[in-house]
Amino acid sequence: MEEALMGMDRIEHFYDLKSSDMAQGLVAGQQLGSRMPAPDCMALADYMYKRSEFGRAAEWYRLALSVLKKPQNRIEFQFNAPKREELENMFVKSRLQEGSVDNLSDYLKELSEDPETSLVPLRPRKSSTVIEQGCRGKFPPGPQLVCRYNSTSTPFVRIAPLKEEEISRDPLIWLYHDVIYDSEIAQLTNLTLEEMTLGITDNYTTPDRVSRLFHFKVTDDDGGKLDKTLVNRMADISGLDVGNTTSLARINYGLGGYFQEHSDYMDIKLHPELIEEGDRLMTFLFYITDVPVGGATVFPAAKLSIQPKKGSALFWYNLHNNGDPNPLTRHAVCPTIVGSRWVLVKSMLNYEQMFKKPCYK
Ligand SMILES: O=C(O)CCC(=O)C(=O)O
Ligand SMILES: [Fe+2]
Repeated sequence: MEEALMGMDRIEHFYDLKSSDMAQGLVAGQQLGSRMPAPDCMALADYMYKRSEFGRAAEWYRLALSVLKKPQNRIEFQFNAPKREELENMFVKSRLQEGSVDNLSDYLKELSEDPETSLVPLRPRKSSTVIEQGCRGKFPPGPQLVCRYNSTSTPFVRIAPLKEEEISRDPLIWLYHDVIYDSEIAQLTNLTLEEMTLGITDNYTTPDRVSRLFHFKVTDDDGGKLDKTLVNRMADISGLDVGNTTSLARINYGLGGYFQEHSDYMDIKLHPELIEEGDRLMTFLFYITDVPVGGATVFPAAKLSIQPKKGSALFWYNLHNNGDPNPLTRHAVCPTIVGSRWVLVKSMLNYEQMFKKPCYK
């Protein structure tokens, strides 16, 4: 429950959704089939109140009230229904936490106003981050690069040309379409939660509490036969030595699951232990599910946003030709709104490529 609330909270905040739209199932321009009943609105309001997000909590208490006034058609919601007075109290308490007792009558008036009209913020709102803008589809259109059939980069693509889409030239990023079969994907997604580990990367909620975002499983290349096939495919597509030093990760993002901004390189200057194998030169990311709403991979500094498409793969260079990290490759994953987002990720190390990509060409 806590995780679901965290996900919903993150979705509202990240995509700057109007709470009344969200309660009615209107998210990021798409009308979903479900609406939030009063107990869910209240649970979200309580969650926000506990996190001292009083303005947003007040919106949700008022929404819970308005939903409560509508005829309830599901019997369990009638039993679970929050008390009207409790919601009114919590609304006023939330407003008072940010406002002043002198304005109490105004807050009481707000209580009976239409919840579609947003409340007047009593504290200045934080401006949005570049990642949030990217997730909201606000990046300007990218450069007009080329799409082509690549039949020259490796012997493999001579018989199976790649549908290659150039995404960016700095950093170097390509998107390959239809490079993993549905039959392979069907075998891959059958992992259970018990087999996976919780991804812990984020301290978005409170500085001292680390929140959970996604589940992942890491396999060595000698893992499943299929894993090996896919790793070989990465080699065939990239022409590089995919090697077996780095692992292949399968990652699942559920409701609101996201990955904060990070780089895949570690920076050899800060990690001298990388001196033998080198830093992570490239990253290969297979999208193995469609994500109907949300879940883009964004590169905030390069102002790029890529929507997952089942069967496609994103491939980029994390390092410059001289081996220095390219900070433009820092990236993040937007919260998933609808669907279960699955990807396969593997990085390749720099010095493993010495015969494939000599002299940093
Ligand atoms: O899921 C994605 O789009 C990217 C995952 C990622 O950045 C990583 O695993 O390092
Ligand atoms: Fe990454």
